[in-house]
Amino acid sequence: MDNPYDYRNKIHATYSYKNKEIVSGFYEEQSHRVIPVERCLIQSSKADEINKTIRELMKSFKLKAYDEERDTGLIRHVLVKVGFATKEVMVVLVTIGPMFPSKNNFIKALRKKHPEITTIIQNINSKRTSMVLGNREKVLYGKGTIKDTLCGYTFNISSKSFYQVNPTQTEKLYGKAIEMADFKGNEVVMDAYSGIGTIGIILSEKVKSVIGVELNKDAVKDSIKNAKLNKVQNARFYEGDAGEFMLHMKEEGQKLDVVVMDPPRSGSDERFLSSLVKISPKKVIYISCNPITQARDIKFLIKHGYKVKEIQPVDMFPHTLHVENICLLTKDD
Ligand SMILES: C[S@@+](CC[C@H](N)C(=O)[O-])C[C@H]1O[C@@H](n2cnc3c(N)ncnc32)[C@H](O)[C@@H]1O
Repeated sequence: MDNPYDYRNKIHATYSYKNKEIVSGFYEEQSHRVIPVERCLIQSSKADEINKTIRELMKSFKLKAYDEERDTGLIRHVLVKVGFATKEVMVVLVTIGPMFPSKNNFIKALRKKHPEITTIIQNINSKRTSMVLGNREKVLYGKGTIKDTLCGYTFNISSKSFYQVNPTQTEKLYGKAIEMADFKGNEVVMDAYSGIGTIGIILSEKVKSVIGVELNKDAVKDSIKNAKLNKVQNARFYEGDAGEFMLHMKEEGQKLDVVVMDPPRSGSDERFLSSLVKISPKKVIYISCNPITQARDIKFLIKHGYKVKEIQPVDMFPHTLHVENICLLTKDD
């Protein structure tokens, strides 16, 4: 990455106390102790400024941060998402319950200090859990989603949907994946683990049709909206487990020419991979943020007749241990 700073567009801060002062930051590794962070150089500076304001406002509105040991307080986490191209900003206030004293005045004061915030959501997470977001949400201001653009297409992003955290490098990642696929125009392509539909929508102009599958229902709704928003008519997105969906496709005798798969860190599973090898697409583009599970899955594909043709790591997470990796696998007739 040319300028490997300020790149993260999704910033999650946990709220707690240190020396009786409200702090926000990250959990210490393998623990729930919060390390206060005022500025993190790899994430959008806008989010650090917003968190500073929220800490100050909490003090003046006498709102408490959550105390995990005593199970008391109000604000557990704040999630900020920034559309780098559109400059739209989403703030998600994660609270322990639905009550939010002085909510309207708090929101007003936050927006006054940060007019760049385009939507504010209250997410309710009452469980004793490491998960940041709970199931219930109330939109307190704006539309409840933000937009961003990637490779000339516009995408709606909701609070719970996955969206790549480094948009600058994502354009390079998708560009390289599309180059590796070397589409001729008549392919039926599967976008497996499709998130909000970014990959499928961006490559749709180069192929006959796209079938996307994604487990998170909010992300699927976003992808359907995103296809419409970009006037893409040859891409369909379905909600479901990718493995089950693939098995179903195999049983129905459906054909696929290319599979682009981008599973979570845990990788894919045998149900998906064994159905894939039976459907037998000529090309598989496997994008992964975890080379360990990717290598495991690639071994399975090699065992079933695929060959690795090209591998290209992408610097998606500078200054961290993580790397994104694209692998092109092909199968001869
Ligand atoms: C690394 S993200 C990739 C999303 C998208 N391709 C992109 O580039 O933004 C992985 C996605 O897989 C979804 N997912 C996780 N488990 C799944 C499953 N079993 N079946 C389908 N989708 C799943 C997640 O919700 C997430 O949206």
